[in-house]
Amino acid sequence: MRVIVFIAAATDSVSIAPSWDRLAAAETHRLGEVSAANVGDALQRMTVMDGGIRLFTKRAVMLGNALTVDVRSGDNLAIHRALDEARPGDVLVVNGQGDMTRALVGDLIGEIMVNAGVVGAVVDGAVRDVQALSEMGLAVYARAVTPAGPFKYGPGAIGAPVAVGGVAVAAGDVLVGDTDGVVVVPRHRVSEVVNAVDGIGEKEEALRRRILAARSDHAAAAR
Ligand SMILES: O=C([O-])CC(=O)C(=O)O
Ligand SMILES: [Mg+2]
Repeated sequence: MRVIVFIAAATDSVSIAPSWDRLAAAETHRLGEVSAANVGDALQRMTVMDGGIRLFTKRAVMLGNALTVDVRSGDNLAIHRALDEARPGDVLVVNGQGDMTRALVGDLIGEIMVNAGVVGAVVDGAVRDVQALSEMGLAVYARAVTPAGPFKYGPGAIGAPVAVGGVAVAAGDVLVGDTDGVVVVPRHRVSEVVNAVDGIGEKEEALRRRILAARSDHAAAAR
C-alpha cells in the first residue's frame, strides 16, 4: 500500500500510466513567445479550450507538458499522488468533471508544484487560495474559484487521456496559455505548429498595417 507522505493517505485507488514522452523545452519554447490565439489558429482553430477555463493568477504565460489527472468530482487525492510523478516543466491538467462546488487545487498543492518544477495547472473544476498561487508565480486556470475544500478518497487516474475545457488531452501534449485561455498542442503536431506560427503572425501584421493605413483623420481624431 502506497501512502503519500504529505497527506498520509493511501493511494491504491489511483491508477498510474507506466510512462509517457515529454518534449524538451528547446522543442517547444517558441510556442511561449506567441499568442495562444495564433497557436490555436495554427491548429485550424481546433483543440482550443472553451472560455469557461479562465486564468486566476497574474502569471500570464504558460507553456509546459501535460501531466494528466482524472479525478472524482470534488476529490483531489489523485492530484497529490500525481505530483510524485511530476517533472520540471510539467503542467497539471485535471479533469475535475466541471464541478464548481469544491476546490481541487490550492496553496499547499501550489507549494508542492513549485518543489517539483510544475509551472501551472489547468483544472476543469474549481481552485482556491488564488492570491497565494499567484504570488508563487504559477499560472492557474480553472472553471471557478471557491473556498470549499476537496475530499481525499479517490479514485483517480494519472497519465491517462482526459477531457478538459472540451478538449482531449494526452499526457505529454503541450499546453500553451495566456490571458485569453489555453490551447492544447498534440505532441505529434508540435513541430508543425512551431513552423506555422510565424507565418500567421506575419499575415496578421500585414493586415493590421492595411487597416491602420486606412484609418481616417476622423477616426484618428476620435481616439
Ligand atoms: O486542501 C486541498 O487539498 C486544496 C488546498 O486548499 C491546498 O492545496 O492548499
Ligand atoms: Mg489551501
